[in-house]
Amino acid sequence: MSALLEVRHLTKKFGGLTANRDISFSVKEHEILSVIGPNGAGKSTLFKMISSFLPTTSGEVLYRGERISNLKPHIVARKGVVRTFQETTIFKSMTVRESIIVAQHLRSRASLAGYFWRSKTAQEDIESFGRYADDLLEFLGMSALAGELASNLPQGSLRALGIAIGLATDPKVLLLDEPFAGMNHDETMRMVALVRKVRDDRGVTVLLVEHDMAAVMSISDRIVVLNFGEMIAEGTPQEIQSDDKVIEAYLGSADDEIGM
Ligand SMILES: Nc1ncnc2c1ncn2[C@@H]1O[C@H](COP(=O)(O)OP(=O)(O)OP(=O)(O)O)[C@@H](O)[C@H]1O
Repeated sequence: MSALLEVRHLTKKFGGLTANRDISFSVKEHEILSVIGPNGAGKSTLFKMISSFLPTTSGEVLYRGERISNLKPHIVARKGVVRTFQETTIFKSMTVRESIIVAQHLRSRASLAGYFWRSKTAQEDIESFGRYADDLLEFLGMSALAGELASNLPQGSLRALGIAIGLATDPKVLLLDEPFAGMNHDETMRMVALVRKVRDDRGVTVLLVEHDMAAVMSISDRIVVLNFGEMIAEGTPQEIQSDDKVIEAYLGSADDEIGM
């Protein structure tokens, strides 16, 4: 597997605070890589820099060898690197199907005026967006929810809709920010299976930030560990679970194991 995404010497400073210091790692195509670390370790900041929602202080992110850091987020998304939406940003007054159609505007070929005057290109776009939404819902096992208002969805389905919206633009890399947060065991296991399916069947490379250690250990090919803004370890779940520096970062002592 070749490197699809490369994080090179990324540093982010907020005034006097260094949220990320000299972080470097690469993500291989079709890999599921998790970024973990205690609260405030710098995980979200790193994700925001990778998806270009935050400018870097120094360092760079390469996607297929091309620099994507400090571009506009929608340009990065168009290239294929997409961060999923949090539930709070989903339009609750839309149905599940409508939400996925609207999210596809990034792929639109028609101008706004074209939509207004219902140009041929706009009409073709609208039809193909509908077909794509239906295919995606079937793939995710959510067809029965297509006409449901997002506001009526239970937590697990709402989270799945967030992933569907992320997939609406057919990304090559999906960044998931705490996909299992607030879920019970069964919901987490369903979401783990869904994320695996997205990787296995659609070939999407997945990066995720997560606190749920059991889920992280079961889903990840590799794990990157941050602590106080620095990268302290990188390896397979087995390697990370027995890494003294990681155990110490989580528990303040190398005598215990990561809570699982
Ligand atoms: N916009 C900002 N301005 C100033 N400081 C910030 C900003 N965003 C994050 N920080 C600080 O940077 C550090 C890293 O924060 P970040 O949210 O990246 O950590 P995290 O590992 O994602 O934490 P958590 O697991 O609690 O979500 C924290 O000290 C945080 O207070």
